Amino acid sequence: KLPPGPFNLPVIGCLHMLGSLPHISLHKLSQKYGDVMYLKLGTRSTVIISSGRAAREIVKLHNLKFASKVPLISGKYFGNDYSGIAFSQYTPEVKFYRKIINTHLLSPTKLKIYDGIRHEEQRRLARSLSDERGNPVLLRQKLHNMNMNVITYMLFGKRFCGHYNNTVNVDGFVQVIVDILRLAGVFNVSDYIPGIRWLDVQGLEKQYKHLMDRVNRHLLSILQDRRVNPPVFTSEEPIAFIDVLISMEEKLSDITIISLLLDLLLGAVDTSALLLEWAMAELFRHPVELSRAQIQIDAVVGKEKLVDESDILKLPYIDAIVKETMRLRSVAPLSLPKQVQGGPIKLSGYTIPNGTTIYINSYSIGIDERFWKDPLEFQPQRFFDLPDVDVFGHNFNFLPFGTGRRVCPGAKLGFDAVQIGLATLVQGFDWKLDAPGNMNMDQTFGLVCHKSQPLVAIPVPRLDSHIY
Ligand code: HEM
Repeated sequence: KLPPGPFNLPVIGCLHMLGSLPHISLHKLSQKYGDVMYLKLGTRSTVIISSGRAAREIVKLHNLKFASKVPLISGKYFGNDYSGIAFSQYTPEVKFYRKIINTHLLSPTKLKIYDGIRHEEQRRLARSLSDERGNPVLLRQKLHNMNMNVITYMLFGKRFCGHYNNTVNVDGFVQVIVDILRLAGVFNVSDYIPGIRWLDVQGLEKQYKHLMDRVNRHLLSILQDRRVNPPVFTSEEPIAFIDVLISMEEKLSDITIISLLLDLLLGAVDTSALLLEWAMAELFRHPVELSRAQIQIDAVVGKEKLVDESDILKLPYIDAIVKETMRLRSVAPLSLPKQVQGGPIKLSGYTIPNGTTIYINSYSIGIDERFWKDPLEFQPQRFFDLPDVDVFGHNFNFLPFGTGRRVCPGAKLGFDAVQIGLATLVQGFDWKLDAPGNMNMDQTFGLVCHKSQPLVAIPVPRLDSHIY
């Protein structure tokens, strides 16, 4: 017994219904057909999960059978033949790679070691905005650079973006990362109608290949250079993650090493920057919330120093604004699809056959009115009444970082980056809009959904200049 769903056309199934914002189209369909909905995307049997209850059921009862990603064509390129983690099935190797990352890069102890670099990047951001006082600033670019520098320092022991005022990023590397994420989010018709793959009707494979040639060349040359010129380890400098990977080279091929590095760059650079941009856009539309947040920061931190990570626990308003932004502006609403493996599963009374593609729509879950009151309103205070709702995949009514075995390994780093970034922008500056009026909140779909019109705003420093 399959779950209910819309009528499937021959060959294309329901592909034509996805439109330019598939998470919203699928949400609308789920309101008609239910939280567990069956449809065909091309020839691919697909189930869409649109409620926390059903997400909980699949993770609690079928964690292992629901842990593999669908081997998409984009993943073949961007994952170098599925040799990293983000695009791969759930194999013992992937389990091992996740463990290496969790232990040697993203454990609480390791993250603590990088406090200093995060703080320095936050300061650089504040200083560069203060230098540009009174001028319109393209916020997204600065936020990308900040995130890029933090993650490249953790991965390679050096910052990639040297000057915040310089509009050219090193080798356009940020742009390549962003382009990969945009392309990885495009539904490639050949994944769903394999018979026409040779035509590459959307011209996607050509673009995947072009981007990956660049990325692989770049990462491989960093890796080779690192081998030829190994760093001198000192007690002050933390060991970069690339050196940890090199030290495991009997177990990790070069291709695996660069694929893991790429997975981490893809995960870290765009997500937090775009969330922060959405959060600022929401605050510009809700100036009362902005001034409440400012009042709280002034009361807790004062104006004699820049807010730092140790203050964040005392700033529940910032915490609530970030969560509310993640709920309403889910940046990775469908993430990469999973595939049932190891036999059929029972879900909500239906039988889902082995091999079925599964999407959890975290956008639907975030605006489910059975759990969220006035779900389309931006109301950060709602989180004061929901102290147990965390973001890390344990509360199934709120899954901004996914859930289960493939939950985002960088969730803590990403969440903290958005919190401290937001607190800095709110404490450090009053903001004017370059083009006042109704803010355009249109979004563009991708693996990471972003604001279609980048936010341009004018920072007006609120603190004495020596503080920045
Ligand atoms: C606010 C920022 C972030 C958001 C919203 C976010 C969101 C997500 C989501 C929704 C997934 C898919 C989970 C699933 O399939 O169930 C994911 C996976 C992943 N994320 Fe993040 N992420 C963020 C930050 C980061 C950071 C900072 C890193 C790395 C340092 C990272 C690395 C990854 C990786 C490697 C995966 C793939 C995991 C796997 O396939 O096993 N993410 N992320």
